[in-house]
Amino acid sequence: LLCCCAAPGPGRLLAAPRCPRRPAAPGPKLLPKSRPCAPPGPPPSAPRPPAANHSGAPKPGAKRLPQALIVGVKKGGTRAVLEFIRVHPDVRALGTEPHFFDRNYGRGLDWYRSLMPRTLESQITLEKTPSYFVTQEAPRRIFNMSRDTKLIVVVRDPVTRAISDYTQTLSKKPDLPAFEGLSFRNRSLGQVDASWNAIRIGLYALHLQGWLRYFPLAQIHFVSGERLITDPAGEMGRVQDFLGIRRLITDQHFYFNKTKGFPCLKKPASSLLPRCLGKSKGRTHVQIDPDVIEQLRDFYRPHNIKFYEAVGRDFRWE
Ligand SMILES: Nc1ncnc2c1ncn2[C@@H]1O[C@H](COP(=O)(O)OS(=O)(=O)O)[C@@H](OP(=O)(O)O)[C@H]1O
Repeated sequence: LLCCCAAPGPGRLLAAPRCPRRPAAPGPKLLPKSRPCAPPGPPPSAPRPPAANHSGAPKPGAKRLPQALIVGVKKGGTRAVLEFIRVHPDVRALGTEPHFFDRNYGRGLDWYRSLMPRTLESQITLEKTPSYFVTQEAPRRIFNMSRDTKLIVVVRDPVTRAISDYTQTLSKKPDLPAFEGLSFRNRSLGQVDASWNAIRIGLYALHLQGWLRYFPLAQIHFVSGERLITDPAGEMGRVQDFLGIRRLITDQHFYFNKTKGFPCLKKPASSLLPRCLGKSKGRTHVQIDPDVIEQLRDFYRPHNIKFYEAVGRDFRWE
């Protein structure tokens, strides 16, 4: 037995047996729970047997389909949640976005599984692809993989989210028209262009309806993108509860990096890896006309209220 009994410090934690899975504890449910309505597809085939490593010894664990997914939202803080949760010894995550349930579905579940990290039976396999949340076919496809899949959605004030999204696109396409122009069909009449993706993604209540046709609300966990920045340990505590794993990621794992302006993971002594997210996370946003921001707030208000009622949590996006 190589393991020691010391309390785990920050950084990658010591592997330990997982506590029994608890059902998630969502807030009050203001929408009826809708039970899955589509018949499940063929059961996913068995995990791959261990492969051999360089020395010929079998690698531990097997590649398995994910039991949990971070399905959205784009620019919500999904990378932060993934990087924070993968510190947990009971979680193994794919570092890249496989886009299986939107762009790559035709490649099949065996292809999807082959991308996954190897896990022990006690570990949860996780991946994140933020575009799933707004992909119409994604809930049905995920349900067909497994009706037990746990879903995590990181949500953020839709106005800030849209500006963040636009700022990212502008960094790749500098000749993009102004945000103010793209946001409206008719600005003087206050008609917002909800067909523009940057606006449409923020209609959370609308997208959620598609998920509730297949998954009960208790199987979907919402992370506040704002609180993830001000209280990462608190939000990650709830994520761990939802996943049914021990609360090992605590405030001891984070520090506020003044240069970055965001919380970062504390480095374990043995690691040289930077533990803040990369430059594309936490960009300075493009300045937007305050009147436009006000118009967008008015536009989103009723949608936000619907969303708060649906999930039983007020995210206070005002
Ligand atoms: N700890 C920490 N460090 C850096 N950034 C953080 C962190 N927590 C949340 N965020 C916010 O995450 C926003 C990017 O969201 P995503 O990772 O979901 O973006 S993406 O959809 O994968 O492109 C990113 O958005 P922008 O600030 O607009 O760049 C951040 O505000």
